[in-house]
Amino acid sequence: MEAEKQDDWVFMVTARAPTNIAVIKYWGKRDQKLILPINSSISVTLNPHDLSAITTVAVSPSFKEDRLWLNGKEVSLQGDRYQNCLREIRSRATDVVDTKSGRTITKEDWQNLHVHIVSKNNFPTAAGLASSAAGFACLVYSIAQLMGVQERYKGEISSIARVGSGSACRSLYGGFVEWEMGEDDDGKDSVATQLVAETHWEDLFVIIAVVSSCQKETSSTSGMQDSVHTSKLLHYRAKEIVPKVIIEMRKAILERDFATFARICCADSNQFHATCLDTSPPIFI
Ligand SMILES: Nc1ncnc2c1ncn2[C@@H]1O[C@H](COP(=O)(O)OP(=O)(O)OP(=O)(O)O)[C@@H](O)[C@H]1O
Ligand SMILES: C[C@@](O)(CCOP(=O)(O)OP(=O)(O)O)CC(=O)O
Repeated sequence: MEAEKQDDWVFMVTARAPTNIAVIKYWGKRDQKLILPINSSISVTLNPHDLSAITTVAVSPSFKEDRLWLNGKEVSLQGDRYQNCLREIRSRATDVVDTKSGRTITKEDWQNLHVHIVSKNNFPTAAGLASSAAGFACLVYSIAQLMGVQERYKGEISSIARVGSGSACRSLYGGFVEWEMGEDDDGKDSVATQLVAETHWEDLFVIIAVVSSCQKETSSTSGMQDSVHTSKLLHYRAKEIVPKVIIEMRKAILERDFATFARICCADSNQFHATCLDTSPPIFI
């Protein structure tokens, strides 16, 4: 009985993370396991009150395994992406004091405790609206908060979200965000940084028209790898075009130059669609 009582506690954290829309697109990986891209990208983070994921993560000695419920249904956490995120966060856990109960959960305790994660998206999942970006950013952020993870270098938590889904690293910050592709093999320098805060361009509004909430035929993950293997245009874009337009886009954002911003954004989106058509077999998005 006494042992049962000692196990009878739960400690939890809730977080909300918005989705983001790329204005210079990420498409293609140079390392699939670490999710390292072939080009840098820039996105705008939406207002968390519009399109977002809300995640509650709880820990208790009575939990026998890590579990996830997504939009009311239990889903497997066994996939590499979830396992890689959990492992990276656990390895950075620190001593945490639950201020309500005064209980300390030590760095060592976290290695044996299990989490239950409940998440809900307030917009269609896996339908092309970057649910994986909001979902993994939220999951990583909330577990990192729970386990008292402190960044040892700027963007470290974004690099953990990145191993869940590339675009998720950009959802850790508001405003305009750049995901630098980086050069290191271990991905340490492939992190997101905020270019400007959400207050920088307050009269810029994003209108999202949901034309279909059905699950997509081609996932971004498999589609972009097909492009890497078959589209020469994609490699030309990544090497020759993106490095230049990233500089122009940063400037347009800093100067709130809407005409230039819109021109580059539309051209990049069209070019992304062109690489999809240049893929074999072609991807129709
Ligand atoms: N709130 C969430 N919590 C945890 N995982 C999530 C969450 N939302 C989505 N996911 C994961 O992301 C997957 C969907 O990612 P996918 O890339 O297929 O679609 P998308 O991100 O909505 O679309 P796109 O990448 O084209 O914008 C889900 O199957 C699930 O594994
Ligand atoms: C077209 C995109 O939205 C593709 C996003 O792809 P994901 O980030 O969903 O892919 P994975 O890293 O394999 O999870 C462009 C972008 O957001 O930059």
